[in-house]
Amino acid sequence: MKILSAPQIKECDQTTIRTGISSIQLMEKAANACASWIVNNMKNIKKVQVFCGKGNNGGDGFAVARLLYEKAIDVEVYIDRGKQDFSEDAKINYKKIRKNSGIVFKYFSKFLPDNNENSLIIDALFGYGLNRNLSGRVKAVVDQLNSSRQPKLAIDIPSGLYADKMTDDNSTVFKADITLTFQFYKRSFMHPETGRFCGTIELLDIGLDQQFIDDAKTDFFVADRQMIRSIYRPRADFSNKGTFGKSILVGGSYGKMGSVLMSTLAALRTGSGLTFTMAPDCGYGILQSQVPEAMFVNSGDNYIDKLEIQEKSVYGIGPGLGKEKLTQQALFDFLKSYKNPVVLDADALNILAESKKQNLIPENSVITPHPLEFGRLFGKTHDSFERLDLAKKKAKEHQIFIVLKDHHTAVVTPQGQVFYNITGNSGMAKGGSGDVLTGIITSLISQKYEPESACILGVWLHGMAGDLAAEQFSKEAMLPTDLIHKIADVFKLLSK
Ligand SMILES: NC(=O)C1=CN([C@@H]2O[C@H](COP(=O)(O)OP(=O)(O)OC[C@H]3O[C@@H](n4cnc5c(N)ncnc54)[C@H](O)[C@@H]3O)[C@@H](O)[C@H]2O)[C@@H](O)CC1
Ligand SMILES: Nc1ncnc2c1ncn2[C@@H]1O[C@H](COP(=O)(O)OP(=O)(O)O)[C@@H](O)[C@H]1O
Ligand SMILES: [K+]
Repeated sequence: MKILSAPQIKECDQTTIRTGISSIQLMEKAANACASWIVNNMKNIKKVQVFCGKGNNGGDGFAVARLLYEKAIDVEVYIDRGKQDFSEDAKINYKKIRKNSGIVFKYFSKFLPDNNENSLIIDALFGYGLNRNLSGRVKAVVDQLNSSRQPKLAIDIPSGLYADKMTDDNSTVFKADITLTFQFYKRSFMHPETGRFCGTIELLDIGLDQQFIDDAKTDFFVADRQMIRSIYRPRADFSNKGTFGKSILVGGSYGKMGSVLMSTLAALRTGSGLTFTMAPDCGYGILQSQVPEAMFVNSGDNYIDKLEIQEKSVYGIGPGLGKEKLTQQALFDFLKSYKNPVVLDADALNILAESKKQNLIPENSVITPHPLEFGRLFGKTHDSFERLDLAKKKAKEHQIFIVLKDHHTAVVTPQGQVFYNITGNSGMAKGGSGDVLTGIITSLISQKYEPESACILGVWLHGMAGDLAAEQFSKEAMLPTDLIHKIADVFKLLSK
């Protein structure tokens, strides 16, 4: 699914209006979608306090207030004091609602929190038209709303958040529990500094012009189910283990055998035909007894000191590798003579960063850094938007795929496209989750998925396995090894 920028969404709205539906009808459709969602999904809500701005987001707010009132919900509407230069459609909806004597109108300054869980605050102050930070009375009321204990819902975008860029440090943003957004995810929903204001995001289809959406040019996408289904290939019946490739997971050192063990298991559970672990001898017993399906290649005593090249294999290197001098040398020697795409993670990336040998990464390879590892490899950045810009630049420069791990992991391609992932949860914030991802992506590439598809599908699978694990065990108690077991259920879902 495409992510459009605020100007593109505006153009899309306008194209939709030109091709049939009037602007006020489109607003009514948007408001109807919000009101229905609230009535159907928040059955405990008896009262709403709707905060309306002067633009079309405010117009949505007036219309939602009217529609909820018609559904027998108590409604209070809050507007700014002083002369209101409402947008045309906001003015129409303001006038409509003003006629309705049952709806209470107040100024922001008169707001008193109910602190009642049956009373919902609705933010319709600003949408994608925000062009400066919140200030003055709007800022004051949003600060007050944020400290209330009532449930909070934002229409389209939490006010104070820009659709496509960072907010300034310390600026005020409405902190929503739920964001009902129209048709498109916005980039700011995907980044940690800004996304944390959105709560749960619900996409509401308001029938914007499909031709415009199809033709729109963008580098940014959300990997949705439709995209994942188009990437996933069911396993062929007429096949044998050779059909599904050979994965070699390289890593482990004394005390860190679990990492490469988990990568190996994840590669197997993702469908790799033949799976090898290259690890030091101290891991031999552990690996052979815990994963009898994998073959073991002895690559050192307590740490890896040599890396054998095997043909027609896909290597996933890094989990638990350590940074011993001889391990470093083994990695350099390997990368100097191996020219096929590899998957590099963890200490493999740290070694390349410390020795400034990023140029050794073969073209078309996949690297899976978390933000710290990315910073070590390519330099520090001020925020995650800047980090993503730098990742686009580096992916192009090195012709590699960068899987920038985060709450919404971004897959960055050498062509500069970005695919944000929306599966996964904070139960995965535990040492070992990344090792599982390395195994999954390595396995998919060995099964002849193109690196781009392997990254997008792999990250989605990994997150989905995390979501199923959280459902069964809770975010607190779930373990990275549970992710590996849940891969089975994710494939069952995919093949339905
Ligand atoms: N026909 C349409 O265009 C539709 C628009 N929709 C809604 O309209 C929204 C966009 O509407 P608008 O483009 O009117 O934008 P907004 O409603 O976000 O408001 C923009 C107005 O607020 C002012 N403004 C921006 N930042 C400010 C700040 N910090 N302090 C004070 N004033 C500020 C701007 O100068 C402008 O006058 C969407 O987010 C969505 O909620 C939906 O109703 C769907 C249809
Ligand atoms: N809060 C979170 N929400 C979603 N996914 C997360 C979260 N925290 C971690 N993850 C995922 O878990 C994995 C952690 O990888 P990493 O930081 O390399 O850990 P390690 O290698 O130590 O297991 C990444 O794929 C990341 O996207
Ligand atoms: K809003």
